[in-house]
Amino acid sequence: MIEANNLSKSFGNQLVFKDVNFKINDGEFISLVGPNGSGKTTLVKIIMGLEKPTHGSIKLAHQTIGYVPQFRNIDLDYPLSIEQFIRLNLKVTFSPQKRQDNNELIQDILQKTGLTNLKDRPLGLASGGEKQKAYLAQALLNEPKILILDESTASLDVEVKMQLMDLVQELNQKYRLTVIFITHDYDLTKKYTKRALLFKNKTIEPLAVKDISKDMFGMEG
Ligand SMILES: Nc1ncnc2c1ncn2[C@@H]1O[C@H](COP(=O)(O)OP(=O)(O)OP(=O)(O)O)[C@@H](O)[C@H]1O
Repeated sequence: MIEANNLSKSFGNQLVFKDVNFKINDGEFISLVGPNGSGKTTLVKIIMGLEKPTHGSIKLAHQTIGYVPQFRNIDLDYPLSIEQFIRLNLKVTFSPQKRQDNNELIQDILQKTGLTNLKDRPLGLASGGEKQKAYLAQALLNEPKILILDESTASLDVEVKMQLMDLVQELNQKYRLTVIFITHDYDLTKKYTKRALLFKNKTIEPLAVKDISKDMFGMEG
């Protein structure tokens, strides 16, 4: 479980959020919604230990976190295949047993993410959805308990977005992976998550997704 107690964060004299309290349960699929600049990425950085709270605390058991970034374009002549790209997150080892274990882990993750038949494709020539699956596969390599999707579907077309989200939903359900989905997408929030943390007016409010409306995704004004 992730638990925020009276959590506040400022950068200099700019307050991002103040006195926030919420819980995220193990195995939950939760979205973080709110306007640009409302603090979603900042909260995720605090959860990942990359930023410190200004006041209050965030509690979480010691567990591995996987992070899937927003789609980035990759040059056509990027030199690595999909499998080689995923392997970048592996520790280099010269132990035959560990190499064998790593190979099994990679094959398992390729299979879970539907990339087995595409593993030798140069990443630069992969489609947007395939690239995003490769990022997901790389994030799964350390067998995380928490997966953070940082607007990972933003520049994909609708059908490909759904495929990626279906895959994440399957991982969430089969392996009880906690999924934290930062998004500006109303439809995906409604379809895939049951609860949201709404970032608004320098606070963060837990909400049932049925109470979410489109205007909550708007620009900070
Ligand atoms: N390292 C930093 N130093 C100073 N200000 C920062 C820093 N990181 C974030 N901020 C500011 O904190 C506020 C919250 O930013 P954050 O990136 O968390 O918002 P967000 O909700 O993720 O936005 P978006 O939806 O646009 O990605 C913004 O005003 C941003 O400029």
